[in-house]
Amino acid sequence: MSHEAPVIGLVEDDPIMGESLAQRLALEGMKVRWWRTGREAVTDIRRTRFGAIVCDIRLPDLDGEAVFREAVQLPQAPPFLFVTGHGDIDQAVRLMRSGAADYVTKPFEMDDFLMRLGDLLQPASTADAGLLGISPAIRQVEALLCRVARLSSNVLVTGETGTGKDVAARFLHAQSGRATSPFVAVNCAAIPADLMESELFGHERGAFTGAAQRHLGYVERAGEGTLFLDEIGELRLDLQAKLLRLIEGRTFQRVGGEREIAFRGRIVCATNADLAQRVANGQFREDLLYRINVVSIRLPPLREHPDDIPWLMERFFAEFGTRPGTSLKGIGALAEEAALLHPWPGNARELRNRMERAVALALGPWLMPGDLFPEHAGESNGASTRIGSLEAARQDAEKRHILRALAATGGELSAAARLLAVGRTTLWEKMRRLGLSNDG
Ligand SMILES: Nc1ncnc2c1ncn2[C@@H]1O[C@H](COP(=O)(O)OP(=O)(O)OP(=O)(O)O)[C@@H](O)[C@H]1O
Repeated sequence: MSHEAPVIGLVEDDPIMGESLAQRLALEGMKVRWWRTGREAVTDIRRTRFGAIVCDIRLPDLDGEAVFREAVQLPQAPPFLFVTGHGDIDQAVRLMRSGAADYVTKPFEMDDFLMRLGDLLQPASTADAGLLGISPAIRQVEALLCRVARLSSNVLVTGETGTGKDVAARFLHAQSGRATSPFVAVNCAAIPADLMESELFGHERGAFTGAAQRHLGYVERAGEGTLFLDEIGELRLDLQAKLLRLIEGRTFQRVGGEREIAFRGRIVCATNADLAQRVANGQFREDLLYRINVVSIRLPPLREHPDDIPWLMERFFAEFGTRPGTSLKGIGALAEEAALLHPWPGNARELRNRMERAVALALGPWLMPGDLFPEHAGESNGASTRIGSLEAARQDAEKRHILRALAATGGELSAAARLLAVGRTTLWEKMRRLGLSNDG
């Protein structure tokens, strides 16, 4: 990690407020880039890497929300700390639901502000926690991934299609000591069988007709990083034998080469197939299964953790809802309800695809059930046939809102309680009652 002072972007049109924040941040040893307008900020955020952005909501041109929505589209979007007036709290809460890191309300204590900003500048390992979801089931998966990340053991990620196995493997890599080395993903089902060996292990010049140059395979390109073998169940039996040798001997040969080359990377495999069944059918080597399956992590299907549906919707809305030409304000409550009733056979991928299409085609200001499920448009709403009690609906809504607050505060109970405007004990009690605490 770099030890240079972090660069903080400050979006503030008030000269007095801007001057005092800029001076104080500089005194604390940070570099500050100060913009008076949203447009200047957006242009600069695209060009430079910032440790965090401190952003006023009311600006003379674009408002802070527009700046944020532009920034979250960048591959390494900086965390946003919003500075709001009392009248903007609803908007600040909505922004946090869309992934903003924190907000302070004017007038604020400078020490409190600096503490919150300091939290955002922590190394990625802690700041990234909570990336996969907010439900207890996914937090458990995440905790396991974080624990395993520190080891070198081979990991097998299992789960139905679209559950996020690739996302989980990247998360594991990012949390590991290998994060600065490559993450090399190979889809074993997508590469033609006759090319697979040379794609995996590389080849020497002249190894076969057409091999005009030496070619480095995925295994070699992974270096000391992570080699992610997706859909491992599709690997041909002869290549399974070669992979076994790679794992056991930690060496490999390029096709047509004589030299043994050392392998220092880590192997993570993924499958949505039942590998034990494939072993029984003679399609998968049992010894290889034992080797790749030292630690096995199952990603649950989305229907088993519906608490993540609204969270994922917000995430995808932040990704797609801000493209030029869309004037959507947000996700309507009915769309959220309809999504909660859908079984999601394609899991997070289906949700992402539906959100992308819905955002592109929606006509109104709020995303509606018909935008998400056009195939059901005109049918009577499934929700009306399954009406639960008012109390159950209230509890559901309360539970989802608490989970969002906890996600927004990285699981920090006191901060979540502040956000929800209840006492810490009240929040704790509610979490126990709603089955959200581990010891409840
Ligand atoms: N936790 C998540 N947060 C955000 N996006 C997610 C999450 N999980 C999955 N996705 C998105 O859903 C899509 C499918 O995810 P991914 O490719 O990781 O699934 P998979 O289980 O590897 O699928 P397959 O079995 O088909 O290979 C991707 O576009 C991914 O970005």
